[in-house]
Amino acid sequence: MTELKANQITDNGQIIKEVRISFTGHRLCGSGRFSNVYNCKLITPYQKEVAIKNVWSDTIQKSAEEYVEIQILSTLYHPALANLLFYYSQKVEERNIHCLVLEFMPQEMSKLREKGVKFDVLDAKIYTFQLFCAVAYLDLMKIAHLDIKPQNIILNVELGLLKLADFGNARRLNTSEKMGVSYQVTRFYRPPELLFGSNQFSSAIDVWSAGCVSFEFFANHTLFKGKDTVDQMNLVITVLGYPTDEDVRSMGVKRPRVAKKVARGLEQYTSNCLEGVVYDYLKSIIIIDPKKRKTASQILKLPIFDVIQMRPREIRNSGKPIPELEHLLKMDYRREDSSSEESSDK
Ligand SMILES: Nc1ncnc2c1ncn2[C@@H]1O[C@H](COP(=O)(O)OP(=O)(O)OP(=O)(O)O)[C@@H](O)[C@H]1O
Repeated sequence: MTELKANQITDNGQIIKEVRISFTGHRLCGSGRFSNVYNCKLITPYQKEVAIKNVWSDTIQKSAEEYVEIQILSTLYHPALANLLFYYSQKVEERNIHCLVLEFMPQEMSKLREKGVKFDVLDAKIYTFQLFCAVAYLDLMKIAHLDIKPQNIILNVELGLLKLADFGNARRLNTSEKMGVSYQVTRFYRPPELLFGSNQFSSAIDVWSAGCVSFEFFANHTLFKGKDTVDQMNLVITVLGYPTDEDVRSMGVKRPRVAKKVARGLEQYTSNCLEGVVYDYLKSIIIIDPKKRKTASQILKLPIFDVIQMRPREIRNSGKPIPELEHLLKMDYRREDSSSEESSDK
């Protein structure tokens, strides 16, 4: 059992108080370029299965409080996010590391896809709904995630629940910072405005990425699998056509230097493999002009998600009804709202 002092985030980040925490287990469940993530069992101050993410990039120069991922996560709380519960810093082998105690989910979308797991349409709809609840909440909080991709989508397949993880690239939208945004967002999920060189952040970036991720839930393959940036641009143009003058102005970019093509359209490009209602949904997202893309809260009202409200609730492949998800539309969750969940975990 490990025991130490940590900072607990309460009252939606308004109050950070020092507490003693203890946990057992240390199973590596994921890793990134500058992080290892462990699955542990929190014992005190309450019992809960957690993920502890140890990060070591920038940690010498920046205290935990100056670390952007901790700063941003401290201000957020929503059931469709891997919420930050506590954080602390440690010295390990001469390295200063920051440790984020996060809500845990047992599966990761990309690993399931690698194993050949196929999602059925009902599950694709319920996971997509939760992903867009997360994006709508971030939009409201003026935060852009900027790295929505299957590696950052964690799931509890048994319960049909999804959380968005990894706020390591997230940015506040109301800052004037502009630099280096073009190479944000992993290539397959990078929207046209970034591919064509825009340096502006907007919530529409996350909407595009979440749309591409959701396509993988529905079709079980990647929508735009470009070999490099130019190939990625070409794939987008194959489907949507060469950007119009209005698109170029709206994106704030120069005319892209790629071959002009006539749009094939999403249905033809994807061999008409999806239901009409899914194409209607995708076509409100897969749009070159970021200002014409629907916002996440508009997307949540589309007919594709009628199934979430339907009673009796539809039965998933597991034989259980789909989970109660309407409460995720509530956008003013408080950390205190989770106290019943914490006690039920005991
Ligand atoms: N809360 C969590 N619950 C379960 N698994 C998690 C959780 N957070 C992260 N993971 C797992 O750990 C992996 C790495 O975590 P994360 O993406 O946050 O690290 P990172 O260093 O920011 O990664 P990258 O270098 O790819 O940006 C994830 O892909 C996921 O598999």
